[in-house]
Amino acid sequence: MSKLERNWQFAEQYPNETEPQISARRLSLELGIEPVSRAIAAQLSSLVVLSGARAICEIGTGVGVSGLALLRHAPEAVLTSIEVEPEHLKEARAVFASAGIPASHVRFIEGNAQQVLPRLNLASYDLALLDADPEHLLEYVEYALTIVRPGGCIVVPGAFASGRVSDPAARDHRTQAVRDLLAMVSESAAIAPALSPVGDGLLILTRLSD
Ligand SMILES: C[S@@+](CC[C@H](N)C(=O)[O-])C[C@H]1O[C@@H](n2cnc3c(N)ncnc32)[C@H](O)[C@@H]1O
Repeated sequence: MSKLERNWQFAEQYPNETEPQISARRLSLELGIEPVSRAIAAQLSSLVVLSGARAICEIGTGVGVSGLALLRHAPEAVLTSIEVEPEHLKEARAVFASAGIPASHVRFIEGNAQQVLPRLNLASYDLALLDADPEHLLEYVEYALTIVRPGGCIVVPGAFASGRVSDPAARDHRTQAVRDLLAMVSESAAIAPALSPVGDGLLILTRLSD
């Protein structure tokens, strides 16, 4: 194992998680739903506190691993979480209830993000997490830029597309979608992008003031 790989593994194993997070992560893996990694979960928890986010939107509830992380240190925040699979949402509701998160702090929306996102209020979220359906990532980022307020941010895990983004031989649709997004945001005067090697790559896009 190289030094870089050891550092990465150390960072992934470093954060402590709460009992509800540990149980949700276990359930997620049992059901074959890939949760955000431990280090990404910790980044999400910190980002919410750092940015003072109160209104948070998430695409891809899964069973709630990322949602628990987003609300971990933000008892005042309200999470709107969009999920297309009713079975995942059913599990997520139970996970949030057993974690003691008041129902008033989570709004679950069952549906395809492509249909749901355009119905959300403009410029009314402080942070949006995009963790679903990577083939439509560019479209989700474009919508997310409209629902996030200036100064707010969009967070995209999986920005290395399982390590393929940096491999010039990889030309599949998902990898290309991430490359297109990275190119688009690096050229945009309206976005401050930051790409971190945590997990499978974490892209943070801050919407700059108009
Ligand atoms: C990678 S998992 C999300 C994991 C979750 N964020 C976590 O960390 O626990 C992706 C989820 O997105 C959902 N999904 C896939 N396509 C979707 C779409 N078009 N709209 C909404 N949800 C979608 C899947 O059913 C799955 O539950």
